[in-house]
Amino acid sequence: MSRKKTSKSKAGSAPATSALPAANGPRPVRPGTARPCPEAPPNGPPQPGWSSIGGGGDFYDVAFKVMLVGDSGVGKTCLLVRFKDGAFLAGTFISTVGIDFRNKVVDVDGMKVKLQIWDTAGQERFRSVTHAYYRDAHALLLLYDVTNKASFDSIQAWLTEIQEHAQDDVVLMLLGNKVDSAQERAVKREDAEKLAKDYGLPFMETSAKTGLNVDLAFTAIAKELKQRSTKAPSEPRFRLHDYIKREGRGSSCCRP
Ligand SMILES: Nc1nc2c(ncn2[C@@H]2O[C@H](COP(=O)(O)OP(=O)(O)OP(=O)(O)O)[C@@H](O)[C@H]2O)c(=O)[nH]1
Ligand SMILES: [Mg+2]
Repeated sequence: MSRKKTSKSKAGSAPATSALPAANGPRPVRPGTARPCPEAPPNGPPQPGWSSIGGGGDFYDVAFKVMLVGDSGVGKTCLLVRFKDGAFLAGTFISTVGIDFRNKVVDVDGMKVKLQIWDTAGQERFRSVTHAYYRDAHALLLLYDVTNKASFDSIQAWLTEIQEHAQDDVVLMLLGNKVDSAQERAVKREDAEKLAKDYGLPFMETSAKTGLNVDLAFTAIAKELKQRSTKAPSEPRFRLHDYIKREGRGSSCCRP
């Protein structure tokens, strides 16, 4: 397989032809046919003025687009910074404006998988901007904040939005972030497990502050996408739910 070099340019999204089923009921994560990103993702119109912090010069075999979504303040940017740089952005909360991305290449069973991770703004006023970016996403990490009940209550609305705007074979994972703040917990893990089970979503609790399950979430996504794209018959089928259940710390996942 040829090796490609990561692009430093910022990209937008291309319209896709399919969307998730319109049904509002439980939606299983379907085994599908994820398509790797082309060398230069065919993203839509560039957004002048928005900072791009993507980049990296690592070689890769296959690339995928991953999006972080969820209410403002749940920790999407912090989760990405934790995964990319191993650091935590403590202190003043600076809400993301528009959309931005970072690249990270992870090794999955000897294959270099580039994740182009798009960090969306959770604020309602940017929703129309971020909608367009769903369409060529291969995976979505849907976050809520375990210390903020409202952010959990929004999950149903986010799922509806995903059904409307994302591809029907998108890989979806539910993450309850800020699990380090045990004293302030407002969402029981069991409630999130039930929601995840109802929708057939893999689920974990994470902490961008401590790093709990952060690498695991992205690695699991990379493994799932790589498996879908290569479909090597000799390889045992990768099972996302089983993987995070086995590897997760203080976490669980749910099957329908
Ligand atoms: N205790 C704790 N605080 C966190 C964690 N993740 C994020 N935070 C804090 O939560 C606040 C919001 O984090 P962001 O990552 O900026 O939130 P966001 O989801 O990107 O918000 P928008 O950009 O507005 O959509 C910041 O003050 C972070 O320091 C975590 O895992 N634990
Ligand atoms: Mg942000």
